[in-house]
Amino acid sequence: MIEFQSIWLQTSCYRFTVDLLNLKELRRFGSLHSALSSVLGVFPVSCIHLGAETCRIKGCSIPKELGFEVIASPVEAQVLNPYCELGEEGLRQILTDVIEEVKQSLNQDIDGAEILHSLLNASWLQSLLKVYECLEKFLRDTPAPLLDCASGLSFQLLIDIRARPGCSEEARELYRLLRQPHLQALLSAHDTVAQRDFEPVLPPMPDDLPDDEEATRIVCLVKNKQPLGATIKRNEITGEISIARVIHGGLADRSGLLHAGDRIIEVNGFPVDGMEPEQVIQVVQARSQGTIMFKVVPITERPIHNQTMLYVRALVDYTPQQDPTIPCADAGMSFRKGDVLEIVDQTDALWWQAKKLPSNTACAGLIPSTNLLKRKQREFWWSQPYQPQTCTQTLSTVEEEDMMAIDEKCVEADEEAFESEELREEDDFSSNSEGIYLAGFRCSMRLCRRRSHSTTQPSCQAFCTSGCYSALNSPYEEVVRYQRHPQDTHRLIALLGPSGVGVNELRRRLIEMNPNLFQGAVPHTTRAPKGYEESGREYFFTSREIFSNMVYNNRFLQYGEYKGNQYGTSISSVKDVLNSGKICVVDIEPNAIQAVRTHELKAYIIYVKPPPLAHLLETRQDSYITTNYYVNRPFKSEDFQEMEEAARKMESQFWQFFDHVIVNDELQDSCVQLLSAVKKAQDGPQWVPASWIRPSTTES
Ligand SMILES: Nc1ncnc2c1ncn2[C@@H]1O[C@H](COP(=O)(O)OP(=O)(O)OP(=O)(O)O)[C@@H](O)[C@H]1O
Repeated sequence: MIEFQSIWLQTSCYRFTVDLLNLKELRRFGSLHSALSSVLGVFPVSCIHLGAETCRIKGCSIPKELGFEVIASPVEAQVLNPYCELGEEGLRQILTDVIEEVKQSLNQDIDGAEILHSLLNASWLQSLLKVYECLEKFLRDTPAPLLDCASGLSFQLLIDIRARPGCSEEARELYRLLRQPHLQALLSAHDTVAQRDFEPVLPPMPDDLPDDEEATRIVCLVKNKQPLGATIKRNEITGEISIARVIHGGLADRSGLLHAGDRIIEVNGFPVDGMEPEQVIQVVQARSQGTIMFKVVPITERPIHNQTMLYVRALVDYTPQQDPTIPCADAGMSFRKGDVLEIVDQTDALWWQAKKLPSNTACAGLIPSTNLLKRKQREFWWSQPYQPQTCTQTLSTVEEEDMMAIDEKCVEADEEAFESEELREEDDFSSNSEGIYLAGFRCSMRLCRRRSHSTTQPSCQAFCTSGCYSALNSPYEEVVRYQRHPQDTHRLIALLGPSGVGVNELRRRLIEMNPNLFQGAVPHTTRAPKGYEESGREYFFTSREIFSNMVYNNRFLQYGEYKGNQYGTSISSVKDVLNSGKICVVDIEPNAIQAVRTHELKAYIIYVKPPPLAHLLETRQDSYITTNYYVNRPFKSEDFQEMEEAARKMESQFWQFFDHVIVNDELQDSCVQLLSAVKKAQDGPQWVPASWIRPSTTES
């Protein structure tokens, strides 16, 4: 189907609009601007605007092959106001032109182009320009109000219409319109402007002010549904009430009249000295509408804080309503693991102010500072029953024990059929599909882990040290916005999910889709090569000594033992793929998360989540699972339950590290989602740990 679009051409004194046929065709000729300029070169085209109107240009024959044509021929060149070259919509047209230009820069990796584009595209900016243009127009026309009490007139009209029996449909519609609160508010605003009634009416100054009275300030805030956005505290010795903090972007903050440290003397005429803070709040809340009047003694020296913008990823969950220590639960902000927070105020050592991104609210919320959260975690940790006191226990080992438990159950269930369907040695980890060597398949440790990651394995400790990222260490991770430069190596794509969910299937399909772009990492093994295998293609065949040495030197992302042989994915084989210009796709176990989240690999972690049980039963009817002992046996309902249980555990411990989540329901859909996630990972801007971009900062 042909899409119709139109274009305005803005010259210094004429404006044309051209209907385009199939805009995509036109794009072949580069930018819209240059294509049209070349066609309509006779006119100095200064501005092009995509709009919805039709247009006609006479006598301009545009070659058909350009993909667009002029619909009709009568001349409709409109002479614009010579005093205002840009026309009434001039600014908006310039903006549209600039947006179009900036859009071209989006793919050219120009720093800040994306931010600029979203800023220029913001609907508020468009509205603001409309307002500006209206104001400009009226400034020239200098309009004067016809009457200064439009509200009164409207009110009178309402009464009259109501009083008339059997009035017309038009009158009833007018009645409905005039009763709209927005229209009434508009008329009221009109009257305020017409009457030039701009100043707030302040209460008169008392005559009998003593000479030594402290300088006070009367602050009137108009109350709406928003909270005041300030917390108060009481000095236990003097009984004085003062403002403890002003919430960034809240009502008090936006007024610019109340500040932390200001002493409150009166609220709505009530002296508050000696009151409990709760009583003061009651006085404030007693008046649900209208103005609240504060009499305050302003703080003499307001501390100057140079706030630096800080963005963090939350590595823990927080709910203010469950925190008895928060100064004001209503001012608190809850967050979940993985949320990105913009810290807007760190002046208080214990309570920061933050916004959750993406944020459409101006008002920040209170969150515990890093130090406070660590303290809370320590207290919580000490209050728990005894556990071995290494942080490796908190995540890595516990997680592995859980996984072990799942597998033990699996073995019990399968024991009967064990002999007949035993997993053969040949069914190990690599595969060759239509000449494409998918190195790394089944080498993902997903089989190995069941046997090899026992707690007795000595070298496992090496992993735990690098993987010691317990939330106890750092509840927040500083992040920065990062966009990969086209010349940089690709980000590693790491897939992760509970056993059987389809991680390998998705990885295999992705690589097969475009083996010139996607590749797995060639694993190392200590087993002997088979006749057809080549070192460096299916595996790097290596001796036990070298393998142990690599383990000792932390050279593996993950490794394990299977049928007496060692298998491992080395960091260098991942880097080899990345350095060759391809996108390396690996599947990992949770204990390798920290090993891939590095400045060098910049892993983008995609979590493959099982769909609900009913969908699993439906979609996996013809699928087969490979367990420790069986190759390709049909799924049983226990497999699905174990998968769900494993998924729950994985999510509760590692959700904060997932950059993207794919629910593997329909395989085809999941593949499409995976492809677009990978594209986003390589080309789109993302929040990444600050330590990746500023390697001097210690990685947490
Ligand atoms: N969305 C899906 N719909 C139907 N079958 C699927 C889907 N995703 C995967 N499968 C099938 O499920 C089976 C298990 O998938 P796969 O081997 O990829 O799991 P895995 O997550 O790698 O688990 P493990 O590491 O334990 O092998 C395979 O037969 C695969 O074809």
